[in-house]
Amino acid sequence: MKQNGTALNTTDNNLSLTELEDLLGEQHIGTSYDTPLRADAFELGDQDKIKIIARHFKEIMETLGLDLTDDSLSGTPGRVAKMFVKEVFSGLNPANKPQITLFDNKYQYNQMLVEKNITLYSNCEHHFVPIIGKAHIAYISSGKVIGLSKLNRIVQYYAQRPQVQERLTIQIANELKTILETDDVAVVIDAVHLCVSSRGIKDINSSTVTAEYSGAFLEKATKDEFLQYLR
Ligand SMILES: Nc1nc2c(ncn2[C@@H]2O[C@H](COP(=O)(O)OP(=O)(O)OP(=O)(O)O)[C@@H](O)[C@H]2O)c(=O)[nH]1
Ligand SMILES: [Zn+2]
Repeated sequence: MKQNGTALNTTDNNLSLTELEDLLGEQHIGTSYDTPLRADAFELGDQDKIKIIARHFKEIMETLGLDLTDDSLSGTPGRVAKMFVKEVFSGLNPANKPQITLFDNKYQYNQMLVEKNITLYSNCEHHFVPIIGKAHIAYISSGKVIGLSKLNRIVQYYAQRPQVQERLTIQIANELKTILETDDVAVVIDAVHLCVSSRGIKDINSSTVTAEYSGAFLEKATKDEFLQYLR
C-alpha cells in the first residue's frame, strides 16, 4: 500500500480499514492542516453512509415543514446523501485520492511550471454552502514532472471536503511537496464564499485570497515571477 508519491486508483473504493489507516498515516492525520476526522471515519462504507445521511436529511426537511410525499421532494434526501458521499465530500475518502502520473524530467526543464485558473468548487465547513474560485499552482521540478491534469485533480480532491480556505491551500501544497519530492511549491487560491455573499453579510463583491509558498518560492524574485504569471 505504500504510495511512493503516487496514489490509489480513483475507482478503488474497497480498501480495508488497515489500508485506509495506512493512507491516513501518510496524510499526517492529527496535525493542524488535516481535516478533523473521527477515529471511526472509515468504518462505514459509502452505501451505509448514504442511507444514514438520507434518513437524517429527511428529518431536517420534515422539521422545516416540508411534505416528503410530494413527488418533487420525496427523492431529495437520497439525492443529497448521494451527492455528499459520492461528489461534494468524496475527498474525505482517501480511496478517492487521484492516481498520479509522474515522469522523469528528461528534458531538463528547470524553470517553474505554473498551472493557473484551476476551477475550484468546495464547501465551507462552517455553513456547508459552496466556495467557488480559482487555484493557481507552481512548482520547480527536482527531477520529476507531474501530468498536468493531475494538478487539477489534486485541487479537486482536497476541495471535495468541508473546508476552510486556509487549510485547503496548505493541504494542496503539502500533497504537491510529497508527490514531487520538492519544497519548491506555491499555491494561491482566490475564492468567493457563498456564506459571505449569499447570506449573513451578503457581500457579493469580496473574495478571499490565500497563499502558501515554500522552498524557492519564499525568495522574492521567484515569488514575483509566479505572481506576474497570474496577472
Ligand atoms: N477563516 C475562515 N473563515 C471562514 C471561512 N469560510 C467561512 N468562514 C467564516 O467562518 C465564520 C463563522 O463565524 P460565526 O460567527 O460562528 O458564524 P455566523 O454567525 O454565521 O457568522 P456570519 O457569517 O458573520 O453571519 C464566519 O465569519 C465565516 O465568514 C474560511 O475559509 N476561512
Ligand atoms: Zn461559511
